[in-house]
Formats: sequence, C-alpha cells, structure tokens
Amino acid sequence: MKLQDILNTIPVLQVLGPLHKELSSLCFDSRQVGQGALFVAVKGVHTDGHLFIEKAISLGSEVILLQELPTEINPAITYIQVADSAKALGIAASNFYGNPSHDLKLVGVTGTNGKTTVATLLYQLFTALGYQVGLLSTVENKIGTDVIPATHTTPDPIQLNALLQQMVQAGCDYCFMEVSSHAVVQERIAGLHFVGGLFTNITHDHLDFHKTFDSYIKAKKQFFDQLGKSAFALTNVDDRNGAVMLQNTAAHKKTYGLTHLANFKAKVIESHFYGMLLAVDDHEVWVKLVGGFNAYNLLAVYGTAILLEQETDKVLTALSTITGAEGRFETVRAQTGVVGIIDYAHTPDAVDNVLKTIAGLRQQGQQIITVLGCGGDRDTTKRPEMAAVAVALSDRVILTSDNPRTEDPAQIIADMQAGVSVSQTRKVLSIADRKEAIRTAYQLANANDIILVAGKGHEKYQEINGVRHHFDDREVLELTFEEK
Ligand SMILES: CC(=O)N[C@H]1[C@@H](OP(=O)(O)OP(=O)(O)OC[C@H]2O[C@@H](n3ccc(=O)[nH]c3=O)[C@H](O)[C@@H]2O)O[C@H](CO)[C@@H](O)[C@@H]1O[C@H](C)C(=O)N[C@@H](C)C(=O)N[C@H](CCC(=O)O)C(=O)O
Ligand SMILES: Nc1ncnc2c1ncn2[C@@H]1O[C@H](COP(=O)(O)OP(=O)(O)OP(=O)(O)O)[C@@H](O)[C@H]1O
Ligand SMILES: N[C@H](CCC[C@H](N)C(=O)O)C(=O)O
Ligand SMILES: [Mg+2]
Repeated sequence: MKLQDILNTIPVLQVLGPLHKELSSLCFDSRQVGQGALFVAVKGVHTDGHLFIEKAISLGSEVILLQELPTEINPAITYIQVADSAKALGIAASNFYGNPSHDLKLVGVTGTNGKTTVATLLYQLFTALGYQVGLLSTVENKIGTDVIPATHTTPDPIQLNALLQQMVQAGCDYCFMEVSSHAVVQERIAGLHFVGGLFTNITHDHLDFHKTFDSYIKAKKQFFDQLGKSAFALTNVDDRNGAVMLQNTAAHKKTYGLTHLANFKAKVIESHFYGMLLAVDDHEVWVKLVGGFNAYNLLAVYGTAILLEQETDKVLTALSTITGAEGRFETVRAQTGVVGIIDYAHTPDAVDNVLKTIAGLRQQGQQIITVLGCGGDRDTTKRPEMAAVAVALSDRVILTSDNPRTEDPAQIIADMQAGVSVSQTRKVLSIADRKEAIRTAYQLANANDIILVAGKGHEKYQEINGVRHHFDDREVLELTFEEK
C-alpha cells in the first residue's frame, strides 16, 4: 500500500525523506518487523518503541512513524513525526485495512462490569434477528460463527482492524465490541467509526493502571467524547457517573435505568435460579439470565436494538432466547443437591452483585460458601475490598489464588485478609492451591448448600510466573462433585 494512503487524515508535524514509498505491512513491535514494513514507535508502560527504531531498520523497515526524531538521521529512511504515535497507529491501521469500521455498524460497550455480557448478548440477539454479526470480547472474537481466540478485551489497532476487515469480507452487518479503559488511553480505538456507544457502570478496578478513580472515569468518558453526532450514546442513569459519561458527547444522548427516569426502563417482577420475569418498557418477558445486574445488561441490549431500529416485538422474542457469555453465573449441580456457581466476578462490585443475587434466590437453610482469589500484578487496592464483600455476604469464605502472575500467592492472600475484621475470621480459611480450595468448599458443604467459585469465569488457565497452566473452574468443580 502507498505510504500517502496510510497517512491519510493523520495530523503530521514533519516528514524527513521521500513520501513515495510502498509499504508491505504495519508494525509497532520491532520483533515482528519484515521487509517493507512501516514501523510505528510507541511509548509503552514498560519500555519505549523509539528505542527499537534501529532494530526495525535492520530488519527491513524504511519508514518510521514516531513522536521524537532520533539524534542521527539515516538518509535512506523516511521519518514521519506526529504528536501522538499511538493515535497515529490507530488511524494508520484503519487506513491500511480499508477503514472497515465504515463498512459495517460498529457499536462499542464500555464500563467496569458487564461489557462481555452485553457485547455477547448483542451478538446473540442480532444473530437471532437474522443478521451476520461480529463480536470482539474478552472471552472470544467471532466472525459469524467462526471463533478467533481473544488475547485482550480490546485488541491492538492492527489486530482490531484486521478482524474488522475480515468481518466486512464475511458480510457482517454489525460488530459489537468491548472497549476497555486501557484501550481508550492507549488509543487502540483511534480512527474507528462507531454508530453507537454504551456504558454499563463504573466501580473500583484497574487503579494500578489509571492511578485514581477520577482518571479511570475520564478514560471511560473519553470514549463518548470521541463519538460523532450521527451516533447514539446510551448510558445507565442509575449509575452515579452514568450522566457524566455523556456530558461532552456530540452523539444522541439516550438513557436506560431501573430506578431513575430513563428512555428505556425495566423492572424485575420474578427471579429464579433459571431466569427472571422482566417488564421492559411495560412489556413482560421471561429471560434466561439471573440477577438484577443482568436486568441492566438486558435493558442496555434492548435499548441498543431499538436505537438500531429493530422492531420491538422481534427484539423481545429474541431477548427471551439469549443466554450471555461463558463463565458468567454458570451453574453445576452435584448429586447431593449442592449447587456450584462459576462467575467471573473480579471486582468488589461484581462480587457484591453476584452474592446478593444468590442470597435473594436461596432457600431457607442453604449456606453460601465462596471461593475467591485476586489476580497478581493488577490493582492491589481491590483485594481487601473483594474479601470484605465476600465475607459479609457468605457463610464461609475460602481465600485462594486467582492468576498469581509474578506475585507470591501468600502475599496476595495476605492483602485480601486485611479486609477481614477480627470478628469474621472464624468464617475464613486460606488455601493457596485453587483446586484444594474448591475441594475443601465441597467438603464443608451440606446437601443443597451453594458454592460460588468467583474470579476466573471462562478462563481455561492459571497464570504463574509467565506460564499458563491448564485450569478450568467448571472442570474442577465437576470432578470434585463426582468425588463424594
Ligand atoms: C499495560 C498494558 O495495557 N500493556 C499493553 C501495551 O504494552 P506495554 O505498554 O507494556 O508495551 P511495552 O512493553 O512498554 O513496549 C512499548 C512499545 O515498544 C515496543 N517494543 C518492545 C520491545 C521490543 O523489543 N521491541 C518493540 O518494538 C512494543 O511493541 C510497544 O509498542 O501494549 C501492548 C500492545 O498493544 C499490549 O499487548 C499490552 O497489553 C498487556 C499484555 C496487558 O496485559 N494488558 C492488559 C492489562 C489489558 O490491556 N487489559 C485490558 C482491559 C482488561 C479488562 O478490563 O477487560 C484489555 O483490553 O485487555
Ligand atoms: N451490569 C453489571 N453490573 C455489575 N456487575 C456485573 C454486571 N454484569 C456482570 N457483572 C458481574 O461482573 C462479572 C464480569 O462480567 P463481564 O465479563 O460481562 O464484565 P466485563 O466488563 O467484560 O469484565 P472485563 O473488564 O474483565 O472484560 C460477571 O461475572 C458478574 O459477576
Ligand atoms: N480483564 C481483567 C481480568 C481479571 C481476571 C482475573 N481472573 C485476574 O486475573 O485478575 C483484568 O485484566 O484485570
Ligand atoms: Mg470483558
């Protein structure tokens, strides 16, 4: 592709060297540079891509997009200087793949919890309505029914636009994607054209990366600030920061909520372990998901479908058939009547929601035993909060490992224990081995008790010191249930 076509709409500060060049590929990692690649030097969290420019040149790159010019200029190379190379990378990737986000209807979902659930429900709903649909999510990426494994919640701009191009080629009408706060800050979505954006909620997470709750809010809001005026911006008005998200957006502002006045409203009429009866804009509908938080997720999905001009009756019918994402409130039953629930709750708010949902559904005498860990190399301040919530809302809690990554599991557990008050310690056991923790929960359970295994949901691995070992909460729970 011609360099000038890749640079289209990128605000360039200065060019050194010839502009008439043909590029074979686009790359931001020197380790992947091939002959004729355009190398984009991006400043990261751990290092700076500018340090690898010489390496990229030695591997065959003749064009470098960068923020800071090197002290020695190589006359054979074209240097393109921009103010923000991460943003330029997003736009370049879009141009390189033929601006695929303009050729389908792209909707982004952001928020602390519920992104995967909402994006997956939208994928399922629009598929049920007869469309060809794409999905970009934490659990998996999909092009129609083809599954492409996901490495991130929101992929890097090159992978992202390559996937969107494949969706366009496969005839997708829509793509529903998760927009993580990391992706907004790192400009992974720069250059994309969204027809709509939706906000689920914002609570405590990722403070290792954003440092303060205010800058975390700003990151989410920035997504809505970037939407165009023909797009819609749909927010949860019951969330304390729901309205803030739309303050500066040019998009059509729309709201949903269960308690505040909103464009789209819902009420939970009945709740069971196998589903709920909802009133959605005064229409009654049985759904297969459980929990007040899923009433929000389903309402957001309904509102989006209406804003995308789908017929109400058809949307309600499809809404009653969809099931959501893997590893979210999945139940497994033992012969003894013990109920196991696997859920990806990995924030204090998610643990609170899931345990309150279980408490609302349990019969008299059923105990709740929670198995919970926190990820290593991630926000440490949420650890005591997650433990405190779990202890307050469970009869027994077993603190264990999630993905320790490079941290000592005993230290992560100690951080969690700091959230347990002295009077509550009798409820708590600490067992670092997650498999042992799950087995112990079952040993402690009486017939019909409920075991919540939280934090890893769909994940099929446990990451320890850079190695991903096979681990599947559902598999472990099922094998454990066969033991007694
Ligand atoms: C903290 C974070 O978000 N890191 C992401 C970031 O990497 P980084 O900033 O650490 O990059 P770096 O190592 O400092 O390198 C800087 C630059 O130098 C380049 N480089 C580096 C070394 C070299 O030899 N040559 C070279 O060219 C790198 O390619 C990069 O362009 O940019 C990389 C490329 O896009 C991402 O893969 C990487 O995600 C890491 C693996 C990660 O774990 N990210 C998580 C935290 C994340 O993004 N999570 C969110 C949200 C999760 C959720 O709530 O669902 C997600 O969207 O998945
Ligand atoms: N609307 C919601 N409000 C609060 N908690 C929710 C909501 N939806 C889901 N949850 C809880 O959060 C967990 C994670 O849900 P989900 O995977 O949909 O969120 P996510 O935003 O995609 O998370 P991630 O940031 O890891 O991608 C669920 O397992 C459930 O416990
Ligand atoms: N997307 C989330 C996933 C957390 C899942 C949990 N199992 C962990 O490893 O901490 C994050 O990057 O914070
Ligand atoms: Mg997700």
